[in-house]
Amino acid sequence: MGQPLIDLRNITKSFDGTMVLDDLNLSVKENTFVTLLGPSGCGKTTTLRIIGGFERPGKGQVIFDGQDITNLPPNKRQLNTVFQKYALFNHMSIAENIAFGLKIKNKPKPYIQDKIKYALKLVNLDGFENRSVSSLSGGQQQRIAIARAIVNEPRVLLLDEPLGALDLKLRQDMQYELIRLKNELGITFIYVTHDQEEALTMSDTIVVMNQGYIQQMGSPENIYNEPENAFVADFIGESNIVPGIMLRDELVDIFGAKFACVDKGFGINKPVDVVIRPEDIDLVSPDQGSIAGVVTHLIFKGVHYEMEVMTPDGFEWLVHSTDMFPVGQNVGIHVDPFDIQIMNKPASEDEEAVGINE
Ligand SMILES: Nc1ncnc2c1ncn2[C@@H]1O[C@H](COP(=O)(O)OP(=O)(O)OP(=O)(O)O)[C@@H](O)[C@H]1O
Repeated sequence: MGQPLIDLRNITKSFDGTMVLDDLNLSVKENTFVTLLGPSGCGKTTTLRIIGGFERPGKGQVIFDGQDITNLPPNKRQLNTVFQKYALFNHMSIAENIAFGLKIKNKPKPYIQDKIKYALKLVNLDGFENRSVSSLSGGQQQRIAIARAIVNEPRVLLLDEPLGALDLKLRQDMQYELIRLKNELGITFIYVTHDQEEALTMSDTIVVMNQGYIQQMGSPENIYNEPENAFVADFIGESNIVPGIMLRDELVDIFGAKFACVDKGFGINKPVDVVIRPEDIDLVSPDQGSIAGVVTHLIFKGVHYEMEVMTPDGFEWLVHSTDMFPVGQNVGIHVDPFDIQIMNKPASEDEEAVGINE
C-alpha cells in the first residue's frame, strides 16, 4: 500500500498537567472515511484539532502527504473543518457564507459564483443563494456549513460531531448525504462521534478510543465482530461478556458448561473473557442447549424481542430474537461456534494501548 495521507506519530497532549493523549499513533489513507469513536472526554476532539492545526501536540509529529505539518497554521493545511455548531455568519446570505473562504483567497468572481452553484447542488440546496441563515432549518444550516468547507477543495474534511444537534430522522438522512458526498468528491473524511451506530453506518475505518488511547482500529465489521478487548465489545453494540476457561483449542468452559468455539492458541485451562452478541444466542429446549436457564425479562423492541435468561450461576444473558419466549419459561442457550469471541483477560486494570498499524 502507498504511504498514508495523514500520519500522527507519537502524539502526546496534556492540558493543565493532565495527559489527554498518550503516545498516539494513527495512519489515515487517502479517500477513506475514518471515524474517531469513543466516550465523552476520551480525546477525539483533541485528536481532530491537532490534525486541523487548532491545537499543538506536546510531543510528536503530524505528517501530511509525507510532509511534517506539525507547526503549520490551520489555514495553510489542505483541510477544512465542520463543527457541530454550524458557525455560519448570520448577517450574510447563504451565498456570502459559502464564498467567504474563496474571497479571502482573492478568487475571481465568476469562479466563486460557479463554486457556490456547484456546492449548493452537491448538498441538495440549489437556488438557496439569497436566503438568510435564520430562514434555514438546523439540517439545512449544517449542509451549508459543509458546502462552505467543500468549495475550498480540501483534501481532507474534518467533521466534529456535525450531526449532533439534529434530530434522529434528519441525522440519518444526513449520514447518507455524507457518504454520497465522500464518494462523489473522493476526499478523505475524518469524523468524530460518540454514537456507535453512526460510526458503524458511515465509516470505512473506525478508530475506537478510550482515555487517550486507541483501543482498536478496523472496519465496522471487524470492530463489531472481532472486538479485541472488553471495552470495545461493550462500547460497540450490546454484548454478553462472561468469564470463561479455555479448556483447549476450540473449546471453552462457561459457568461449568462446554461451548465449542473456533479460537485457538490461548493455552490450556486459561481464564479468558468470552463475548457473545445478544442476536447470536439461539434459545432452544433446555436439554438441547449448552447451558439451561429461565427467562426473567421480556420486552418487545419492534424488530425483535429482548429477553434476559438467568442461568444457575446467576448470570443474566441478554438475548435478541424474533421468537418470543415468555417470562418463566425454561430454555437452553445455544451459540454457533463462529459467534463466540474469546479475548485474553487484561493484564492489569490499566488501560492498554493496542498496536494500530495494519
Ligand atoms: N482547551 C482545553 N483545556 C483544558 N482541558 C481540555 C481542553 N480541551 C480538552 N480538554 C480536556 O481533554 C479531555 C479530552 O477532551 P476532548 O474534547 O478531546 O474529548 P472528546 O472525546 O472529544 O469528548 P466529547 O465527546 O465530550 O467532545 C477532556 O477531559 C477535556 O476536558
